[in-house]
Amino acid sequence: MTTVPAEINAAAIKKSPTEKITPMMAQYLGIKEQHPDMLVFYRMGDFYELFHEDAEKAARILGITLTARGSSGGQPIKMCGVPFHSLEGYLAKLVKIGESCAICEQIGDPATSKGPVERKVMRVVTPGTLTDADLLPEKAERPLLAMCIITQRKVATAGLAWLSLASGALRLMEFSGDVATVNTRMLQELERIAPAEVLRGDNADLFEEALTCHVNRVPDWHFDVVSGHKSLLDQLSVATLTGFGADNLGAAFGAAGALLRYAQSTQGRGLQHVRTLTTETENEFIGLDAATRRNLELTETIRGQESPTLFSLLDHCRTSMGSRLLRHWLHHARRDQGIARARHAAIAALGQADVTGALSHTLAQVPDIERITTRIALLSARPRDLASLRDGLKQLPALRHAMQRALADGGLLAAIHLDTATPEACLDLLHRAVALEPAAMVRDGGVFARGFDAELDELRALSENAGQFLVDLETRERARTGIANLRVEYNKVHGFYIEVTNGQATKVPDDYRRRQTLKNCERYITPELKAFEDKALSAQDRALAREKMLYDVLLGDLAPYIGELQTIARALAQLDVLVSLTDHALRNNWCAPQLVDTSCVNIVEGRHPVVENQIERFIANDCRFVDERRLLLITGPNMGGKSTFMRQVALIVLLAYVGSYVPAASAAIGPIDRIFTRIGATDDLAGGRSTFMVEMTEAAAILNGATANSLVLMDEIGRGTSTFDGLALAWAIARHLIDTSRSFTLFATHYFELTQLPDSHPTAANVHLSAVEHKDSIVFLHAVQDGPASQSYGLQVAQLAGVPQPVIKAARKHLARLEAQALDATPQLDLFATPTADANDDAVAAPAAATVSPAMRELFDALDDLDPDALTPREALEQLYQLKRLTETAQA
Ligand SMILES: Nc1ncnc2c1ncn2[C@@H]1O[C@H](COP(=O)(O)OP(=O)(O)OP(=O)(O)O)[C@@H](O)[C@H]1O
Repeated sequence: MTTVPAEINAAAIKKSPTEKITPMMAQYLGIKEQHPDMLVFYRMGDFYELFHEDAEKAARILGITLTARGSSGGQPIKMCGVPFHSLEGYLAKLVKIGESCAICEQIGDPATSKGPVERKVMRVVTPGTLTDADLLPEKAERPLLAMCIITQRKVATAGLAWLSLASGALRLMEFSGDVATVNTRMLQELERIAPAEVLRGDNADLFEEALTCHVNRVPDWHFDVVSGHKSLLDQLSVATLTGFGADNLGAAFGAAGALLRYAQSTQGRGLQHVRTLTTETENEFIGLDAATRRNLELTETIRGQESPTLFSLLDHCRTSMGSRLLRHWLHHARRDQGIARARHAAIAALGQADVTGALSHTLAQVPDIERITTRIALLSARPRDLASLRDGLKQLPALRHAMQRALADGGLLAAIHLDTATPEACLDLLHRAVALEPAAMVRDGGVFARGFDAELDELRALSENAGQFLVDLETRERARTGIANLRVEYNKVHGFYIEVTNGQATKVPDDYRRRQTLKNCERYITPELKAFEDKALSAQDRALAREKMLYDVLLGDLAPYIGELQTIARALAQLDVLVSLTDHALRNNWCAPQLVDTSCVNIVEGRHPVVENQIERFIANDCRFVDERRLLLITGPNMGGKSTFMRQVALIVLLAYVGSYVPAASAAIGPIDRIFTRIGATDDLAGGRSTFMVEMTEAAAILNGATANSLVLMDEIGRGTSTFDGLALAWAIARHLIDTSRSFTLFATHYFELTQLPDSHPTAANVHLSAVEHKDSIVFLHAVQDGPASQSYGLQVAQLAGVPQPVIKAARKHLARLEAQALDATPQLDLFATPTADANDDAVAAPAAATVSPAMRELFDALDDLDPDALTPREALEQLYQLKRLTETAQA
């Protein structure tokens, strides 16, 4: 929180000695000086006003009217404003596009203030430090990340610290290497973490152009390693970080220090809900680079839409906590098979016990306990947060009861069962304190339940009993004065009064004092009514003030339960995801994958999880990789299903490690460290890279990073350049993957020449997607079969796509010509023939470099000389024997 020190006001005034600045403007300028990079919302009565450049910017972004008032330095002061009750909507719009805002409230009492009312910045809203329900997406995190790179003798160490303020999850990571490697890795980690806001040192030499989120520069000394380490110890109230596996970090401490300092300053208070730390290690997760996350459409389609994606398909979660956790799991599959196995076992148990319906039903009544807990910790929880927390906690016994049938000894469900015990003391406090349906805001009153606070009840009784008192008074006064139509009334401006019509004025007693004269009547007050008014009105005010005070105390009293509530929230989120995955597995006939120690991927009757839900009849396909079968060359017509098949294999492998069941009849999967994909061709115009450049950059990352435990998907590599260059590159890349990386690779290609690779490289095999021609058209069978495809059906597919007939005809003619030329130049026979020299000899193994032997030439000449129409049957038979001999010589 920022108060405006008097000296800053004075400084602002001193700045322009010749110019008169109003005291209020001086106050504003002082506040603005402390928040130069933010839009300052300055509270004036029922409005928040913005001035000068802030006003111009906000008016433009929010589409509100820009006005001008008074003058400052001879120029009119530009300003615009928003009503206080609609602030949240405007803030949401601003933070969505990366703006930060400082909300400055009136904290002084206007009645007693000399000069402008005292004001303070009570809240700073930045894209990465949101905790308000209105500003946050329900199903996604918006982390704040700080990065720090320390370079010593050409070795760079990158430290990352990131915090989801809304949940309190704090994570650290550190990695080192040469500068280029560290930068590449950093980009990958940023893709994975997807921060909403990044903090970096003022002078740090970090790439910024690659960041799409809001970047904040803070002084370099905020990243000091020693003080960062101390901040962490203080934050977590521990003497050592050994228990968090964070003993020997350096740069990450620096990042954590800057992160905590910034997060605290935006909240204006300590972060009492940040109580634990996770240190992520380099090899903890199955590596997915940015391209792979996109290509597999995990949480966003390639076109950037929210569905259909793996997440949109699987998210049957009934709580936002569950949805957020599922999203996290999909992006953070662990290499540790034990974790996935525990989830598989939990899904099996939930399915067998047939309890998903009951659990879903109850989970639907659970609110976002995780975020409510955070708001309790930050003292920003609203009354209705507390009421829904109370109602949500009441569901715990029902959830535990339903889980009971699925509990085995130990295991994940048992742990969840243990963690979801009702926090009795906390629930009791909420029950006693919070009204059944409290008002939205504390300032409206009516937040506390009856019986919670005797003084509040008394004050409420005073104002509530007013009605009866007034009825009694009216009866008494009518009797005393004999004025039958006398009325006792109340309005906000004039308070209580007795109204007498003009015709009865003579009957008014002496103790009546005139309060107001209207056209047809007079309004009076009596000493008795005045005394009552003072009591009733002050009782109402005092009741409101008491509720405010009690609310602050209540939030303080709930603080000790934060840890317990966080544990419950985490357990509920896990339960919700597991129920959601079980539900999907049951409804779609998915199976439990086997995670094994031997190096293999053996999927029987696999399906694509998303596509199988979009079409009527999906053809299931097997995929078998073992030590001696590591690269599958996939050929087949366009639209045949190559990409679908490749993606489905990757998704099944990923799902198995996420801990989900998979769309297959069975699946056995060995250790996997990374999944790489090189699919589709997109220009990166913004990044200044052509289609081919993107393709080769992605290929380079794969060739440099893939290991024998990696799964690699290569779709039509090389098609972005000329045929021969493309073919040569595709061929060399495939060979590298077979010989050097030894990864499990699905390699789809339209270069039929590559289908001879298995002849020279036994760990490669051909498979193809089949199709049959029907009249002039083509029917795709979508079945993966052994061996290479016989043809590509490109023209038939073009015809299907509606390319005009004359174009198809012309293409057909041209194709015939090309094929004839190709046969003349490099007989097709040779392309597919077994190489005659050492298979590893590049010159021979490369298809484009094939040569024709003299014996072959003799064979072709003999064939050329033949005129079948001129031969008698006997001569034909002789020629046949002759050709057979020539063939044998050629093969020898
Ligand atoms: N196994 C399958 N069963 C049923 N339909 C399928 C199957 N696989 C793919 N399809 C259907 O075929 C369409 C084309 O599939 P896909 O994009 O995988 O073909 P492709 O061979 O990669 O084509 P291209 O070479 O043109 O990229 C899909 O959109 C889907 O509707």
